[in-house]
Amino acid sequence: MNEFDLIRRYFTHSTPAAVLGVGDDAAILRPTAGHDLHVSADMLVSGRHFFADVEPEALGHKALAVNLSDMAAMGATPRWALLTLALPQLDEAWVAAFARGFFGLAAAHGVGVVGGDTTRGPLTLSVTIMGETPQGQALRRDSARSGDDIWVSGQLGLAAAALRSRLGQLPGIALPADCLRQLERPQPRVALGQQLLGIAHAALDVSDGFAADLSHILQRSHCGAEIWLDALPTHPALQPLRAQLLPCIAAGGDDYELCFTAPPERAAAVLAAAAVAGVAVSKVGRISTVPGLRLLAGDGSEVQLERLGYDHFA
Ligand SMILES: Nc1ncnc2c1ncn2[C@@H]1O[C@H](COP(=O)(O)OP(=O)(O)O)[C@@H](O)[C@H]1O
Ligand SMILES: Cc1ncc(C[n+]2csc(CCOP(=O)(O)OP(=O)(O)O)c2C)c(N)n1
Ligand SMILES: [Mg+2]
Repeated sequence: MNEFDLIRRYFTHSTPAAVLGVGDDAAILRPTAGHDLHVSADMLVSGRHFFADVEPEALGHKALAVNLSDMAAMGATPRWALLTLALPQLDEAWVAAFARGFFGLAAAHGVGVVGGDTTRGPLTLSVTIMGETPQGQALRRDSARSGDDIWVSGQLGLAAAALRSRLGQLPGIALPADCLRQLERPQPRVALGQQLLGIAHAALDVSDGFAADLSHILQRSHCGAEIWLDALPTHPALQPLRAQLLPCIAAGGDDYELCFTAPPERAAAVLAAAAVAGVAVSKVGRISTVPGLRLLAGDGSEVQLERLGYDHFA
């Protein structure tokens, strides 16, 4: 099998939503009239974003999931993706499983894989994703307003706990299987993002860590926030370990949940949107005019974390 057999066999699927998909020098796409086009890229590097021995099907899922999560964060409907791969060797069983995970999730979200690139090299996966929102409707990072409630979807800290456990940093702690599942197969909150259009003021997805990512909203919206640490949602089985796992919950990363702000009078609309999307949401703090992020313990005292989130170069 050569490079082109590999592409034809595993990476060429029909793409009815594209004018022209895989097989030419470029794909041809026709965005929906009256919509804005969203484009985002995220890369996964072996040893940095995943362990080299991870199940290839899970890796295929995650490579697309983290990109779908960026579309979810904008409230966009994901439509097309490009898949760029560097593979150390041609291991057909590995590629077949990877493609199953990737294209399975793509099909579930109606995303057409319209192209990419394949080369030999250190195992690296890069996805470019494109999606749409009705013109001017997108959820951005720069639109939070003083007085907004701060919400987060799902549960935080599971993936970070699974990572630390795998690294031997949580001796004597048996984690629920949901933690490893969250690390390896995150579920992007695409439906929630779409439901929040017209309700949320600002949004982003939590990839580096809740505190670090919320700080991006604060910077771009020129405001501050207080967060009630006890309100940050996590897995029931991790509740007794909350104090020990606070760095995972508040700043761990790999959550791929949505953090968003909305005016208090839209709280019922937020809960209704979450119910339609089938995702739990928790109110965890408030946007204020006082600059900076204040993390508050149950007794109202301010907590300082050693790190707010993951940083590739820190
Ligand atoms: N090498 C790059 N060249 C141009 N823009 C980049 C590059 N790396 C990141 N960006 C941009 O910087 C912003 C922040 O990136 P990042 O923190 O990776 O966002 P996210 O967490 O949503 O993936 C995004 O708008 C992204 O497109
Ligand atoms: C083997 C391994 N080491 C470390 C991590 C933790 N980790 C790596 S990158 C990252 C943050 C998210 O990655 P990034 O490239 O910053 O994604 P983006 O914010 O651009 O979406 C985390 C928490 C991991 N998942 N796997
Ligand atoms: Mg990125």
